[in-house]
Amino acid sequence: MEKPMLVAGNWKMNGLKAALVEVEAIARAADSAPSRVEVAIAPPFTLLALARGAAAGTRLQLGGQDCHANPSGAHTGCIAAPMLADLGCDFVIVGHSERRTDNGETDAVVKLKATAAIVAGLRAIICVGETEAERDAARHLDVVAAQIDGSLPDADPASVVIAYEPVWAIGTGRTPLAGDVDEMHNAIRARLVARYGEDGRRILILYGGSVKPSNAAELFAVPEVGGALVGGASLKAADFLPIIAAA
Ligand SMILES: O=C[C@H](O)COP(=O)(O)O
Repeated sequence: MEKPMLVAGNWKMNGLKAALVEVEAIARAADSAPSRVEVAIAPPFTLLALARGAAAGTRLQLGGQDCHANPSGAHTGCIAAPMLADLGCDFVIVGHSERRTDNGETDAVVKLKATAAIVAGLRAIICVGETEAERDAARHLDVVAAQIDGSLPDADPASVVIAYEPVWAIGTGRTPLAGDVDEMHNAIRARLVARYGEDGRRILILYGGSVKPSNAAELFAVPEVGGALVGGASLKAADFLPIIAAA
């Protein structure tokens, strides 16, 4: 595969200081990857500064798993996009289905967060994806189209990345067929081009949901798949490195 790719790990609420050895190993792999392959991880906020140090001088990109829509203020427990930028982060994930479910985040909120991220100089990885019931009802394309339309910022599309994560595939070991991923990524591409014109063709569309060393190559071979957002298999370099290599 000779296309630009982004392989990003989302550590979710996992990782203590002992996990910094994994960051160091992933950073070495990032440096060994071809220049068209970007490698990134989003550790928990508690590890970000330490991870920044562990990855200093390498090509490993670091990011947050969420940010607030405001740049500062009285929001106990929240992290603002300028704080992530100040720490040397490159990106932030917004609109993950776990936040949409656990924290009631709507497309409108996700759009505000993505805008805040880009204004702060970060890339925004915007997550979308249908539930199993929505796919069973053949509503998946409409659901994701509505999420895309509602979540995309009006800001510079060069800083936008989309992650298509079917909710039913997250942490379950189940993945869509390559043909289903192809259908969805083509539909997302059409939506991006409708919104941003030719700039929409350059936006990376990641696949996420039970990506593993054993299925990464098949998923990456889908033409409009521009990388992966990896959860469980990004926690250990032994699992994550073969996924990077498959890109
Ligand atoms: O953000 C990552 C996704 O939710 C995928 O998680 P998973 O690879 O553990 O299924």
